Amino acid sequence: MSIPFASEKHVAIAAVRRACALTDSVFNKLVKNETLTKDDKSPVTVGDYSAQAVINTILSRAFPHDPIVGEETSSDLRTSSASSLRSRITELANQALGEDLALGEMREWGIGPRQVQTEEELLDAIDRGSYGGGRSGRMWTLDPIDGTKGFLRGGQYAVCLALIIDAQVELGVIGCPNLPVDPSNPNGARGCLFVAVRGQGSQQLTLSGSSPIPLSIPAITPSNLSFLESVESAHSSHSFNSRVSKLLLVQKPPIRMDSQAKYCCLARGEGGAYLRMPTGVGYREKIWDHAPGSLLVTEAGGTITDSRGELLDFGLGRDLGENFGVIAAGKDVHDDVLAAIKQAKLEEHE
Ligand SMILES: Nc1ncnc2c1ncn2[C@@H]1O[C@H](COP(=O)(O)O)[C@@H](OP(=O)(O)O)[C@H]1O
Ligand SMILES: [Mg+2]
Ligand SMILES: [Mg+2]
Ligand SMILES: [Mg+2]
Repeated sequence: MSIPFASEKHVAIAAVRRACALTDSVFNKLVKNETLTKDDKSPVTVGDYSAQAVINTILSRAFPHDPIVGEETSSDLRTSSASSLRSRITELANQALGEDLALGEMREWGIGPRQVQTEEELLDAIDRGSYGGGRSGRMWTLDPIDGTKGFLRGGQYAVCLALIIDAQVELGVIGCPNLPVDPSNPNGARGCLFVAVRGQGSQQLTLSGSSPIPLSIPAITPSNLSFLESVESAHSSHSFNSRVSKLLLVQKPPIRMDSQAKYCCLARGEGGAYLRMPTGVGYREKIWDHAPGSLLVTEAGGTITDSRGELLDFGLGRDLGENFGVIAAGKDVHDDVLAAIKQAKLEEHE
């Protein structure tokens, strides 16, 4: 019998690897007019657009019937003033798609030398990510650059892809071009790839292609935690986390990092808990910001819920629904963290 999701895993790894090579090459050459501001005031770069074009091109060749819930759309690129952005995206995407085939990759996926997509085909590929999501069926969710602000700062960012079937995450692949391969050697080699398949565990590889290392979250006592949290205080409440850490007698300072690299670090034993509490009312978390990371954590033996202890629901559409935060931690400390959050919320209302 074949291993479940083996071909999806191969395709997803190839797509994320190629997109990471692209974003990595973009960073050093990014110029000011290659970044736009979206309607919600968040930044998007030629890197985000071309990475989504590359991954969607590969997915639609390999699995033509699978819909994709992707973060970006091409509408801002179709205006007359965006012609140089369009050319740059076309150049970058074709470069990434046209790289030589690596072991296990297939020309049928639209990759390899002399595979050329037109500008129009690439814009259409970006828009194949416009699916609305939902409770039933098979779909991919893609964040071509998660942590765009981190990417622009030269910090952490992640290329994130997940396969969801009937609202359950079955496969998650996350590429982190700037993440040190060995956490005990922060100045050593960078470029990690994380892969999780439901029921098959979580693994770390390198983007350059090393053999997989299985991941598991080690046991930790609450006072030894060091909370993983966003760099951006507008994305999750730093002050709430600091109150929770006081209640748990946490000694170590938080580890601030952009993107789902936080889930990756948690899965390989760093920090012990990731807290993402809402900063105000109204913002709804997006499924592409959590789908692959959540599977990586649970397959490494951890637990992920909202701050009330409810499981995240990936079947509500493009968003996760009303925002009660996201709490990921090792199994043994997750309850303690939830109890401290409950206490901190009570104190907040006193
Ligand atoms: N007010 C808000 N609250 C929570 N998350 C937000 C937010 N505004 C934007 N985000 C999300 O935060 C993500 C980055 O997370 P982090 O802070 O962990 O690096 C962004 O992903 P993108 O960078 O892909 O747009 C974006 O989707
Ligand atoms: Mg964004
Ligand atoms: Mg994101
Ligand atoms: Mg993004």
